[in-house]
Amino acid sequence: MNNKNLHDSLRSLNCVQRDAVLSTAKSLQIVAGPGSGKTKVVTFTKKAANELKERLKTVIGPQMTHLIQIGTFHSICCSILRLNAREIGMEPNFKILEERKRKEIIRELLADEDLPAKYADRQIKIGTIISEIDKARERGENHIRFQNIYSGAISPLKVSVSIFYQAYEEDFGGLILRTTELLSDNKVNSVQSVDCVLVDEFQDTSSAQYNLLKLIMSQSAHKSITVVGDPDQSIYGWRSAKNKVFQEMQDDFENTLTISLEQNYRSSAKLVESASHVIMQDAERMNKALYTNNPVGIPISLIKTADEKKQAEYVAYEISKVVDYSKGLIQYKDIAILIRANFITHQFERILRKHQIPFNLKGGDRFFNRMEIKDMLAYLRLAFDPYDVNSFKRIINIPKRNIRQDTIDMILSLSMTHQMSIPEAINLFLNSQKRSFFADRKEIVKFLHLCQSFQDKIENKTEISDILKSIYDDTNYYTHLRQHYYRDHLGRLRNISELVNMATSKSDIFNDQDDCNEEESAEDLNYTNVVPIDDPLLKPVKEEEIEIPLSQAPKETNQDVEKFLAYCDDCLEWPCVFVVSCIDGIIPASGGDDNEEKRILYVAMTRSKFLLYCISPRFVNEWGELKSVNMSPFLENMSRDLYSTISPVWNQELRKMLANTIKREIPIDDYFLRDSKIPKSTSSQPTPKTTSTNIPTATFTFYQPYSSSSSPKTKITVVPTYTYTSSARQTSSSSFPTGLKRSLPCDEDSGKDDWLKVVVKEEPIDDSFNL
Ligand SMILES: Nc1ncnc2c1ncn2[C@@H]1O[C@H](COP(=O)(O)OP(=O)(O)OP(=O)(O)O)[C@@H](O)[C@H]1O
Repeated sequence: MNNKNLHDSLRSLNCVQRDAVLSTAKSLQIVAGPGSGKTKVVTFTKKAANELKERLKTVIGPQMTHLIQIGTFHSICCSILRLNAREIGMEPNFKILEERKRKEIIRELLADEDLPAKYADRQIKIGTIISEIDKARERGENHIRFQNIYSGAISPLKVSVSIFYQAYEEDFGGLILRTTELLSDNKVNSVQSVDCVLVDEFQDTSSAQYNLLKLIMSQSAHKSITVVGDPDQSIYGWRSAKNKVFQEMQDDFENTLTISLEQNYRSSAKLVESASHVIMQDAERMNKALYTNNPVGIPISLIKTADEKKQAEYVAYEISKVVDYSKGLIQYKDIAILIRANFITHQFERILRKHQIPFNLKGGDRFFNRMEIKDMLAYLRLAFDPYDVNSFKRIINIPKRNIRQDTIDMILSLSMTHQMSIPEAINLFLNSQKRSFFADRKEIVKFLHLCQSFQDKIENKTEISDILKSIYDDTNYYTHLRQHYYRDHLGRLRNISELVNMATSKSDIFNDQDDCNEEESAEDLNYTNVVPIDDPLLKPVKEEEIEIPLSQAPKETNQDVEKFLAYCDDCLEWPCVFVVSCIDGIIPASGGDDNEEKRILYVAMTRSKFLLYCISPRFVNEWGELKSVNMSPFLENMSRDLYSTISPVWNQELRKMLANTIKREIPIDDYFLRDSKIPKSTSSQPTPKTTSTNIPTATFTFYQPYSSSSSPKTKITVVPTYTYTSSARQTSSSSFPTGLKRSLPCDEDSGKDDWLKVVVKEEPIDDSFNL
């Protein structure tokens, strides 16, 4: 970075940010609240490092420069290990196991008779073992430590896991531990030359990663460490990240200097205050302030709707209103709907599509593209249409039945040759087999009975929702989910429950499903963002930061997290945010860590720059039954001036404040009539008339260029309730395009000359949406 660039960049920082960037402390913590410029400061440092890299290349050559590393913990560990693999008995070209491969290995281990049978509980699920191993790794426990800790454990699970952990090979999660092992033996000096370490998103550091950092730092006295993060945004508890890591660092590293970035540049003051109301409830919280010099803003909208469908409809209604009334300040791409649980997205997909509101769904598949939904519907389809070959192919081995491919092929071929339904073909196949006990016979017969029982239900006119429930129960689908998708099996379960809800409410499942195949271009930026609230939203680690070749990178590590990251753009702040389903059971999630749940809501709320809606339905559907729910307790007891229970009321004042907060140009107040000067007495249009009560009226053309929903030219009748010579009296209008009632005060100047100047202003109105 040349001096001028450096100077210019430094000038864009505030004093505290500048202190942070220029600090020479050996151990430095930059603790920064949301929207306080943390990314800006880090980017500054990263940019500096990258530019430094470029300059160094010309001075010390590319080879030496190569020693400067920027990457994730995993990618850096991977390169250290590749360089020194043999020191710890690994091959330098070691492979990192994909999720599928990990499962295969555990499956083999489960079948391995050589493992001590008395320990290895063969009933234990593969997903559970993998999850336990991952958790142990995040805590920094290798298999020896794990065994020591749990040697006297009563839990058969822990004992079994320790056996498998020992026998298990390397994978993505093992990289950190293996690197720690390598460095603790002092066999290699790959990190001795490292002078400075910078850690971003420090609150997400797992115990294993923190131990590694300490080890790196202990290797020489001249090293310095800078960490940047926000303990209030620590939401990775499930992988052993702790918000207390900041305190731990202060204890471990002498003279740690802490610089706090407390000024929020993102949001309005009301928004910062209402989010603070939530985070202050976190009992584990490290005390720190957050303030803003941004405009005061408006209260957040705490809206209660009758149910989840109404919630989605309300959001769609408000989105149209915001886009319309902000007069170009807010477009679809500036709006985000933050959704905590995957199964809730469905309502939004449906309703947004119905209202022709474009949207991008981030962080997961569309509802009908989800595996469990496709499985359920394939069973249903096959029951409706026994000739449906594709559905048969999909579910014949889901849940796993070990039916061989050649058997499946044979059934399909019989069905095709004899133009038979699948059940008929199965029957023919069973009868045509000479050997009465071929390997998969029992399973095929069971499958046939299942299909027939679902078909019978259809013939008996059983409700679709009940058939779906039978499919779920009779196929033992829960066990299948738990076994193969342990980490998110509950979420998937809720998706199935949502499917049952839809069937109960008689929505047209199949039509919806067809709709979902419409591909929407992710490149078109002008889309509403539908984003999961969970961790992925907040951590935009980019794919390119992971230096491991993609073919070697685990496909399903951290599942949704990685999936989201692949689609994530850099935008983690929006002028308008809807946090939906703010109900007890979702935020906080049942069984979640209460303090962490508060942080999740806090992070979601602080994504908004200006408009924030926290919406909670009063009733939700579970397995087709209505259940009463409460608003998230975290939103309760908020100071009355911080929230409103109605939608924001639009007027030019609001637009000005919005524009100032999001740093965009204030739109012209188009409600000033184009021909705002109306001749006082003229026979030409508009024509003031005198009514029987002596109130003059005028009719003129009113132009709304920003409006997308109404025709651009609309006739409006203004009935002033004053005579020409008086000023600033209330007027009223009829036939206003949106159908909303408005008051039309007359401009102060109106009576001063021969011209009547009418200013149309929006005033508080009764919201026409029926919540
Ligand atoms: N000194 C500054 N002057 C003006 N704007 C700033 C300054 N620092 C940051 N901003 C702006 O504030 C907004 C938030 O900054 P940034 O994204 O860096 O915050 P953050 O601390 O990373 O937030 P979070 O932790 O919530 O993701 C950005 O739009 C950024 O451009």
